[in-house]
Amino acid sequence: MDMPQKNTAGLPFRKMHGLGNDFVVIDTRHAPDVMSTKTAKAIANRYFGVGFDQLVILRESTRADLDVEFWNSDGSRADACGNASRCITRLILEETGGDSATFFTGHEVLTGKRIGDDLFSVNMGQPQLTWNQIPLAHDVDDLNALPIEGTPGACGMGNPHMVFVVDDMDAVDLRAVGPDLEHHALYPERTNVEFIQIRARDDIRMRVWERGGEITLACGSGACAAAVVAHRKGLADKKVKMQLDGGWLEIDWRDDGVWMTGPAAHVFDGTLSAEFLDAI
Ligand SMILES: N[C@H](CCC[C@H](N)C(=O)O)C(=O)O
Repeated sequence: MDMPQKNTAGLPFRKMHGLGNDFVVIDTRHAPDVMSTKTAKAIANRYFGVGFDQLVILRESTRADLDVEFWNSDGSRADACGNASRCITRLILEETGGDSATFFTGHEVLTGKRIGDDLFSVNMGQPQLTWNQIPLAHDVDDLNALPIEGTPGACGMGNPHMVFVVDDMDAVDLRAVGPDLEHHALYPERTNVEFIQIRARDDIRMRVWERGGEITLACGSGACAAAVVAHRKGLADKKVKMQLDGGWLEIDWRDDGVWMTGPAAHVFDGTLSAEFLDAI
């Protein structure tokens, strides 16, 4: 008879954040790989677990410095996370002492660099701008004017986004509108939802409702998608500064991809106890 394995060692993790978008990072090169939807949800619980906006699993890679996996707090998976990508860049550069870091997100290999003490840039790759890559449920006339009240734009950054341009951010009740938009029928895999207010061609305010979570202080992939949509709508330059609830990012859509620059920080190192893991 198979006896359940008792976890005696506990599971080390590192807490990090980028603009207050917070992450639990588990390095499976040095810890057992116990991840499942159930485990992710238990660790996500801010009262009984640790709490995170995304869980980041690091693995040995054959194509980059690391393979990474992102999990949302509802236990679903995401193929991109911009703020965590800067944190991963930081971890890799601290480990290798090199100038640039590469990691495979399940979607593509991304490259990151250190720009200042706590400041990192990641090339998030080219946006997905066809309906089936985002993905949408069917083709639409114009990706920048979806047939949804408020005519949002659609863009993929490895994960799906729906971007509304509004005149007054304070008039948006994100908590009221977020869940229905996340589950809109046009997005078969659900979507992250961003609202932006254009203050100048290079200055944008943004708030986000994240797929599989809720309102977060910042969303790096969302900021990239929002900058792309704003530019394609003819409202903004290719290089913009974005103010999110948690702080500022710079987004620069260049020939080789959408570069996102902003801070990445360590918070603390901890261990999930064997008792906690066994109780999941
Ligand atoms: N916080 C992340 C986005 C997580 C995306 C996730 N909510 C999804 O696509 O399901 C970021 O900085 O890009």
